[in-house]
Amino acid sequence: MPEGSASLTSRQQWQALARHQKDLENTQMRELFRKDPERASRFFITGGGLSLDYSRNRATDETFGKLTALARACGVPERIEAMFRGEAINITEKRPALHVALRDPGREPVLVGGEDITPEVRHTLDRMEAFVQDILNRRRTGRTGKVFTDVVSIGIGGSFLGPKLVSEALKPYWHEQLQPHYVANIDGTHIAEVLRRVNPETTLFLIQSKSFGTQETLENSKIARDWFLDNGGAHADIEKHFVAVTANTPEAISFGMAEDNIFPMWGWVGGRYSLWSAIGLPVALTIGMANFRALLQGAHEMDNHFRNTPLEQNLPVVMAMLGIWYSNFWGAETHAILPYDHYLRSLPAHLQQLDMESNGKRVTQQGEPLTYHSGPVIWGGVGANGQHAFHQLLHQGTRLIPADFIIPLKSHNPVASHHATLFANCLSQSRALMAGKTLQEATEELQKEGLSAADVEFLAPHKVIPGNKPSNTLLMDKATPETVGALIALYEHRTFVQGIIWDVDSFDQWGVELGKQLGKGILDRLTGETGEATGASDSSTDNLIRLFRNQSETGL
Ligand SMILES: O=P(O)(O)OC[C@H]1O[C@](O)(CO)[C@@H](O)[C@@H]1O
Repeated sequence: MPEGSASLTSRQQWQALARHQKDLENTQMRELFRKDPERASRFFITGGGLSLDYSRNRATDETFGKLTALARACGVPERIEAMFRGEAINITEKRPALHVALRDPGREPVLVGGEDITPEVRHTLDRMEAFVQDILNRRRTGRTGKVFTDVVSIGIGGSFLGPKLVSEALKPYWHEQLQPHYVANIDGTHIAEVLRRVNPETTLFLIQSKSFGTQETLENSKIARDWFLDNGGAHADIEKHFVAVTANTPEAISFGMAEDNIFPMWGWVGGRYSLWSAIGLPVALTIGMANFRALLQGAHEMDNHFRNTPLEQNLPVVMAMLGIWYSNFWGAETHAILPYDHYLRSLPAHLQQLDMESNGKRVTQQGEPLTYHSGPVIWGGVGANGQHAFHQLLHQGTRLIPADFIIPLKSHNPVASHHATLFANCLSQSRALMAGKTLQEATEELQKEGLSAADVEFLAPHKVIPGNKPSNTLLMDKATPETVGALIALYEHRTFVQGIIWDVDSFDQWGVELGKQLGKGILDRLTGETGEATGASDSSTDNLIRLFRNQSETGL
């Protein structure tokens, strides 16, 4: 690690945790369970309609005492308050991060630059409601008077992942009328495939971009507009079929959007936290505004839990501090998100952006290089599919990978005994990760199968599963608008708390800018007259540009 500020690692609470880790190094979780029959009920908390079993962790009461002591020393309670009060916690961009205000139905003013933002939040929700009702009640139709059947949302990153996750997660609540589609990538296949499936007379396009300057979104929006015009639409009809959500109204207007068709976004909402704003419009259109408001309410319940619950019983704080424990004291480099619910299959992708864009940072808030690791690699996939793909590495690989299992108690689709089987799979995985299989158990198992002594001796080590692998189990009654809202808010706050501990700005993302800057110059070289470099380059880039330019000759 680079040299730099050592303030976090020199804290006595940090050093106490480092010593404590040494004490626990040889402790097996299955021993902790054996010695303490109450362990599961003691390490079980609820909040915002979710329950967390965190008993399967390399942790004792002492560990949690030490982790919360570190959280207090790092000012977690004060920073939580600062966020809710609207202080400029996004220090490099000098602005607040007020996604929590978007889902607060209360009347308490929240000031940004001396102005109360809550009336505009409410007004925007009311505008969304009127718009959604006009579409769903067929008062607003396409250019030929036909009812809208499809909504195509064009956006990327936070203007894509959250809405896509939620509309998939809440499929049982879909209004029959509208089919949602999402286009994000600048890969032409993405938009071509979607346009092939929809009818220009009955398709509504939502251009979703906080900045209205994102290349992928603008280029895809132009393709959609041209397709609309090439398929019978006139310029005057654009306002019937195109709506934008942006914080950059002038750019949206110069793109050709009617001002009435622009829903606002605000600088004080980060892209990856924007699902709760009008960026959630494709969700509201798909599930109806009442369900969208229920989603906000669920998130708000989690906000209340986060703000008002002591750190020891606080779901986001407990999960965040366990993440710190494994990343910084046990050397874990990744964290797996394992939803056991087909409807939540896009959760890992959304949490990847949320967490990795927020906490993938290398300097403290004051710009000092970190002397410890910040955000881990977030990855995952839906269970039980992952069991037949990557779980092998979780069980017997050489790396430590903490995992979150997420499962509803009830299914929307109680097909035969599928849900019990799915639940059994989920529990068997977390139990196997924790308990593992000893050499003695493996040996006895093989002996019972009647293998020769030589075969038993050879095979037994391959069948040993070390266990002691940590996991959390997050439960909800059912994936409803409320519980899905709470679940996403939980992870937002988990990310925030970890950023506080690491002393990074979790609300900026300067790292993604360099690629965008370089992309422009490279595009000019790929498509321009000569392909020659006008600025700094390297032989690999030059060579690959040459191959692209000569593609027809090389046949590549
Ligand atoms: O909504 P916009 O401004 O188009 O940005 C899309 C995404 O691009 C990013 O800025 C990263 O490039 C994300 O933070 C954001 O969610």
